[in-house]
Amino acid sequence: MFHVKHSIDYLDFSPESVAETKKLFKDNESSLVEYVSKLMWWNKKINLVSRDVSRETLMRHVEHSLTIATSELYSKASSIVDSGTGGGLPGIPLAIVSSDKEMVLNDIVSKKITACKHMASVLKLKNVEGGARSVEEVQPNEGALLVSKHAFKINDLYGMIGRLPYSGVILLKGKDDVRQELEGVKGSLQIKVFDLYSGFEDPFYKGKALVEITKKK
Ligand SMILES: C[S@@+](CC[C@H](N)C(=O)[O-])C[C@H]1O[C@@H](n2cnc3c(N)ncnc32)[C@H](O)[C@@H]1O
Repeated sequence: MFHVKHSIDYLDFSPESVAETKKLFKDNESSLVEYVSKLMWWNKKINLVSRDVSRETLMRHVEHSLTIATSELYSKASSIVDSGTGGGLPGIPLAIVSSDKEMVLNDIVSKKITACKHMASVLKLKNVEGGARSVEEVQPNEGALLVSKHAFKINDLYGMIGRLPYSGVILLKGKDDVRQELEGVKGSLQIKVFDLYSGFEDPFYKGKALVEITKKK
């Protein structure tokens, strides 16, 4: 049963946010391309993204990751935790475009964090830390923002982080999954679901959403 105590708004991802995402991508293109090269290198050794993924598709994943940087919740936070980061998505692209923010990359699989730390060091990113543990064991700074791409269902995630002092959560996930995933979530959440396809009008974004979650005051 969906708890009526949550509020959920479905919104378009605005043309301004699309333009901002594309500008961030363009302004940082050489570092982002270098990241993708390193990710492809590591992916031959350990499974970080699907086996035969092309460079072009990975660049789309990078652009997708950067949509988070247009959010007001993101701009207000100085410390970001990317949990379930895998090969560093969205955390490494975000660290590249936001050198003023501390980025903590977290994954339960330690070899993925080893790869992420190596990529961050080759890219000379001074704002990246990595921790191999489950999301509920991460100790965030007060007011940190948790971000994640295709790693958790909302109810599973809130079961693990509900008591931790995050200012909010931004998830990249399927637009149609949100309502069902609120089942069993304790407390009252305020949720905004931004339809990325409405903004980009590109088949890559079909069904994909940026989901902003905060606790109701
Ligand atoms: C589908 S992958 C997504 C990886 C990356 N975010 C991306 O978009 O390419 C999900 C990741 O979540 C990690 N994961 C699963 N459960 C976790 C947990 N409890 N805490 C931290 N990471 C977890 C997995 O090891 C995996 O790397």
